[in-house]
Amino acid sequence: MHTIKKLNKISPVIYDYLPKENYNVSSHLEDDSEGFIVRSADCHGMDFSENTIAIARAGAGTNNIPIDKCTEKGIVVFNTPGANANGVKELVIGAMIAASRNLPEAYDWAKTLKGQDGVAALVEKGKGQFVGGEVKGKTLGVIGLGAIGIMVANAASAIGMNVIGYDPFLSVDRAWSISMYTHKAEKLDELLEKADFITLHIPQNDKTKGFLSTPEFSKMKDGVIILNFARGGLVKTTSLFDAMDSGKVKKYVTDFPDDDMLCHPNVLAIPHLGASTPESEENCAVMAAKQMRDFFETGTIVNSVNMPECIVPPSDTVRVTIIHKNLTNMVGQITNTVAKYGLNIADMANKSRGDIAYTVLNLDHEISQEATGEIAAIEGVIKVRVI
Ligand SMILES: NC(=O)c1ccc[n+]([C@@H]2O[C@H](COP(=O)([O-])OP(=O)(O)OC[C@H]3O[C@@H](n4cnc5c(N)ncnc54)[C@H](O)[C@@H]3O)[C@@H](O)[C@H]2O)c1
Ligand SMILES: O=C(O)[C@H](O)COP(=O)(O)O
Repeated sequence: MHTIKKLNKISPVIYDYLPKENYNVSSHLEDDSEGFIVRSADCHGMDFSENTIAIARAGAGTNNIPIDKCTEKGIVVFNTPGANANGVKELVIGAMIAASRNLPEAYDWAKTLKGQDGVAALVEKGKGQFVGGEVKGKTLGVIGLGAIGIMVANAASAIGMNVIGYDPFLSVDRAWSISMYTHKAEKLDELLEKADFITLHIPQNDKTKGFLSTPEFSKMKDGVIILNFARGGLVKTTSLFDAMDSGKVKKYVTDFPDDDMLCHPNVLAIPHLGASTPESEENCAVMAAKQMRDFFETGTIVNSVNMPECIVPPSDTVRVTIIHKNLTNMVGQITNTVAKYGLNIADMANKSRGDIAYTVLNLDHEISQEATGEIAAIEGVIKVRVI
């Protein structure tokens, strides 16, 4: 029986993919579970036990998971790329229009008319204060052309916006999906200087923290509207406040408000709802559960953020999976050890990613604990598992 601890509320659809006969999936398990399924719960303080082999992030961002620590311990971290992208895209487009048309302020004002005489007439008299521009013909700058950024760019083109995208790491696969109407900026400055709206769709990591700060704000058009449905730390708060107070930034729409922002009149605060739709939650849960099950049962790794991709078909033979450092002669030492115990390798795979590598051996016969212990003792071997 495999144990998988849920660290957040996850769509119950996971039970369809992790059947109860083989998987104990619950939020009440101990922290030495073999797997964890998580959304945004902060895992940085967790000390993972030797038993833990995988963490699945049912979502895109993995900045809540200590990736380096997991890699050192041979724990495979998965995410679910693209599974919630449509949910975010729809909210970004909706929020952009809501901000441009002053809808939040207008909603609040309309409620103040409750109980007054002649509401219809008061509405007509007061509506002028909320006039806001249409987005058609305006320029949207999309920073990060990944699963979400591309969908936002394409949807914005479809409603008549000019779109400028910036992503120096754009993958070839992704590039195929970008509408021909998206102009690709070679430099961030070009986007900052031309955009009426700027939307962020990049991960938060050591390189992107404070991605928008004073130098970037200073290059933007006066009255720009910024949308942040990526992560709060991408925008330097003190610089943002200066830019809002000077009128440079007309509105900041964020899915990641902090205490200071809640009372600022230019901030439209949303409580991290980008992926909170039944559809996105289900898509993420299904993908996370399938990836976890595949890894538990066959050793296949897809959509990992810290380990190489390795797709191995199910097999009737004994399978040994080894996560190890990507060093010279690791495979030689492993196969020599297997040969020393008189075992024949029927098939094998070896994949690497940066400093880390993954070897999968199909053996003709059972492997003893002594033999796996000897493989585990090879310098550079991190985790050995027999399936
Ligand atoms: N609000 C929400 O509920 C919600 C939901 C999903 C994702 N997110 C956030 O949005 C982020 C993006 O999600 P995604 O699914 O599009 O991820 P993704 O991995 O598909 O796309 C990220 C893109 O950012 C690009 N990028 C990385 N560094 C960059 C840089 N310095 N400059 C420009 N581009 C850069 C990458 O090349 C990639 O194309 C996630 O990391 C997560 O933090 C938020
Ligand atoms: O990175 C993500 O996928 C989003 O921020 C969604 O987070 P959530 O699963 O906690 O809603």
